[in-house]
This record gives sequence, C-alpha cells and structure tokens, in this order.
Amino acid sequence: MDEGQSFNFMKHFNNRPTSLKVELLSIPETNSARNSYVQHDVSIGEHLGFRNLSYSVKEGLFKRSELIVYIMLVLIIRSFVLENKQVLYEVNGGFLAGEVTAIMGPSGAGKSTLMNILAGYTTHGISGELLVDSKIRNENLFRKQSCYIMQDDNLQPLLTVKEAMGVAACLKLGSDVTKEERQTRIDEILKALGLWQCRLIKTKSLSGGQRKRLAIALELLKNPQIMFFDEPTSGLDSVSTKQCILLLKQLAQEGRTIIITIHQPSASICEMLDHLYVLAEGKCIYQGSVKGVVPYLQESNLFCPAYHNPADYLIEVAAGEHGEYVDLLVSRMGNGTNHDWRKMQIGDESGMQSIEAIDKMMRNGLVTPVRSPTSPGFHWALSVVIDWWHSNVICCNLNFDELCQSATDPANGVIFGPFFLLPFTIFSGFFVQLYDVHPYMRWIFHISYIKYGFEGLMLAIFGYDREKMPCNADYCNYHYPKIFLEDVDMADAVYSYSVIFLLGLIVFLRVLAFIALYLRIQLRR
Ligand SMILES: Nc1ncnc2c1ncn2[C@@H]1O[C@H](COP(=O)(O)OP(=O)(O)OP(=O)(O)O)[C@@H](O)[C@H]1O
Repeated sequence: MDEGQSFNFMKHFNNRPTSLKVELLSIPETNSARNSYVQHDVSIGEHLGFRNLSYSVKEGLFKRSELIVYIMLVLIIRSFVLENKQVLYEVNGGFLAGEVTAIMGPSGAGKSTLMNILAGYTTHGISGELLVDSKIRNENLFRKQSCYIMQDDNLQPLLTVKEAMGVAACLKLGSDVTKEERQTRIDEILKALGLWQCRLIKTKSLSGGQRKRLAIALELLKNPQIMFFDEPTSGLDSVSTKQCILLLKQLAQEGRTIIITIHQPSASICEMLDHLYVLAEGKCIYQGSVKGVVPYLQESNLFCPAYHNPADYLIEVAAGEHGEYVDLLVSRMGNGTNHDWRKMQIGDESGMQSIEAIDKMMRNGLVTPVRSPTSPGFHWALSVVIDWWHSNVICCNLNFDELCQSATDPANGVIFGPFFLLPFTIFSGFFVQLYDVHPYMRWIFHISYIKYGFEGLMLAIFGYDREKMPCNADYCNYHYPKIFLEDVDMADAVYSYSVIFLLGLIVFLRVLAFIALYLRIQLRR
C-alpha cells in the first residue's frame, strides 16, 4: 500500500467516532418511519471494491483435507486428474462506507465465496484486484480494520456475557489500554447493544437475537471499519431480524462498511438495506439500490407482479424461473461495472411510488390516484368524469371500490369491493324476492342500488301499461306484462323512486369519496 492509500484509509477510520454511539432502537412500524433510518448521513466515496475478480477451485478425486495427506501425490497428478471449477467469473463491484450492502443470490451462486474473498479468508485460486478507495488494498492493514461474523457465533457457552467480553477485550485491545478503559469500553458496548441487562447470564442461555448481538459486541471491541456478516438474520424471528438489521444500519451510519449475505429478505427488511449486490451463476446480475430493482428488471421485460416482493422476484429471475435472462442481465450490469442503479435512492421514492401506484391501478382497471402532488378535488373530479365516461348503465357507475381505495389502501378496495357488492346483488330482487326473505333482512333490499337499477330497468321495459306481448302459443303466462311485474314483485314499484335513489346514491358516494380522499391526503401532509 502506498502512502496515499494508507492516508485515505486511515482518514476514514479516524473520521469515525472512537466511542460508540450505537443504541438499540425500537422497531418503527411505518414505512415512513423505517425510511428515516435510510437517510444517507454519511457520504464517503467508494470504500471496498473489486475488479475482474475470478475464483476457481480444483475438484475431482480428492477433497481439500485429503490433499494434506496426499499432497505429494496430488501435486503430481492434480494437473491430470482434477478439474478446474470456476465459481466467480470476473465480477466487479464497489461497496460504500455508511451503507449496508446485502449480497444476494440463489443457492450456489457464489455469495459465501465472494464474501470469503472480500473478507480475506480465501486467498488461493483468486485472480483480479481487491481494492480500498480504488487502490490495491494492503491485506495486513485490511485484516486489522475488518471483522467477519460467521453464522455460527462460536461463543463460549459457560462464560457470562461480561466474562466473554472481558476475555475478548484482553485479546483484542492492546496492552496500552488500561483495565479501567477496557471496562468502560465493555460497559459502553453492552449498553449500546442492549445487552446490559443480561451481562451476568451465561451465553448458552441467550436468545438467538442476543447471541447475534453479543457476537457483534465482541467484534466492536476493536472498532472495525469494515464488518462482514454471513447470514446475520438466519434463525431469528421477524422482530429480532428487524432489530438486527437496524443495528447494522446504525453501525453503518457511524461510517462503517457493512456487508452481509442474506437469503430472501422480506419486503420490509429489503427496504432497510442500502445496496444490493446480486449474483447468479458466479456473475453479477444487479448492483444498486432496492428501489432500482423493479425498473431495472422492467427494462429487460421482466415485470415483477404487483404485491410481490421484488427481492424474491430477483432471486427467481437469478434462478432462471422466468426464463434465460442471466446473460442479458450480466451484460446490462457490465458484470458489476455499471453503477447507474445505485443512484435510485430513497430521495426518488415519491416519484417512483406514484408511478408504481398509478401503474398498479391502471393494471387493475382502477383510476383513482391516491398519492398526488395536486389537489384531491382535481382527482376526485377526474375520477368522476372518467368513471362516467366508462359507464354504460347508471347503476354500474356506483363504485364502492373507489370509496374503499380513497379511505384505505388500494389493495383493500380489491378485497372490500366484492365484499360490499355481494349482499346488494343477492338482495336485489333478481335472485330472491322481498317477501321470501326474513323480515330482519328486508332492509338490505331498500338500500340495494342493484335492486333500484334492476327495478328501474324492468319498469322501463314492462311498466307504464305496456300493451300485450305477442304470443304464438295457445297460452302465454306473461302475455300481459303486468303479470310479469307482479311475479317479480315489482307491481307497486315506482320508476321515479329508482331514479331518485340512484342519483342520490351517486351524489352521496361521490361526496363521501371526496371527504375520505381529502382526509387521507390531509393526514399524509
Ligand atoms: N472449496 C470448494 N470446493 C469445491 N466447490 C466449491 C468450493 N467453494 C465453493 N464451491 C462451489 O462454488 C459454488 C458456490 O458456492 P457458495 O458457497 O459461494 O454459494 P452460495 O451462494 O453461498 O450458496 P448458499 O446460499 O447455498 O450458501 C457451489 O457450487 C460450491 O459447491
């Protein structure tokens, strides 16, 4: 490492606070609250990078352990017998300080291999360049400034949390750190990571989440700049998973580079990640923000279904479930050299969300924008005009979906719309007559807009003393339209009532929809 590189690296390191500021936060419930943790307070240039990184292993008759025993023999025959298996193919990438980067991909894609190489655990069979601040990294210095937290935390089961920290502090902190300073640091980290309450508990009795935090606490003693985590959320429930990712975000926001491998994160976890690096068949098919995944795939004619977790969809694409797209995506991503999709950050969210929302609604045949920079009155009026335009029969214009979408979430409209529609359809006079149902249920007839629409239609066709209908048989029961109206229980129905009710209901629902839309937008502001 030359002097300049060493200076840069140490500059980042020295910029970080020496004392930890990490506090375990409660998990925010709302998206907006969660997104507040995704602010990019720390903006440091590229920190950890790799160029044209390839990795291959020899595999065949002998495994690695046997090689030790048969080393002489293997050295002679390996070039003849063993096959070269390529795991990574000239991949490129850059991970920034201040961000949580998740390496994702289907099983066998090369995630652990890449992580092991970046962490400096795998050193043989590699070609390409490992960089820090765009310069070839110094492995010795890098090892001092980084740590690797494995899935199996390997904690000593019979030591208490405080004892485990004490042993680690003696080993990791130099002799120039006094006993008091060590103790202060241990207490500080335990409090910061929410382990203070269980400092006297043996590590074998800790919960999964506490064990993960203790593993992190042990590494934090030497305050590493770069932290690698292999599947940090495996074996944790959803609450502990969120807490764990939040903790990693906080560590990142203090200026660290956090790199994790993760298997199919949930949508809410995905939102909390700053950067995704996705591998398929040992090549990079995506590198960028979480928000960029859907538009990136769309450009390759891969449309993530509405209400589908984009991360799941990306893994399905990587696994070839949607066709042969890996080569196309690798070339579009330049095998990791393309950094364009990194730019699509949370700041672009409002635009993206409204585009996605409109897109979803258009696909579902709905036309009520719920998130808009313009006035609710404008959208309300627009939806009235468009709905009116689309409607052929007056009763079809009464759309309960719209009310539900305005008041709650568009997805709820799809569920509650048919739910509200069904009783009105059944008690409309079409399937059952008014006097066939229990008196307690008859009120539904009187508010069923389908009944009024149906009644108005029947009266317009068969009412108003319509003349006898043609009959070519000896006897026609409905020769007289009046008999038909009596049979369908509409002899006493009044056409004008139907029209007044339907017009009144249209006005009522429109006003209600406007109020709901108005209130919702007011609450969001
Ligand atoms: N030392 C090795 N010897 C033989 N094959 C190896 C070696 N290391 C990795 N591989 C192979 O490289 C491929 C990628 O392995 P890797 O463990 O990196 O995948 P992964 O994406 O982490 O998978 P998973 O999610 O299942 O852990 C696999 O097919 C694996 O068998």
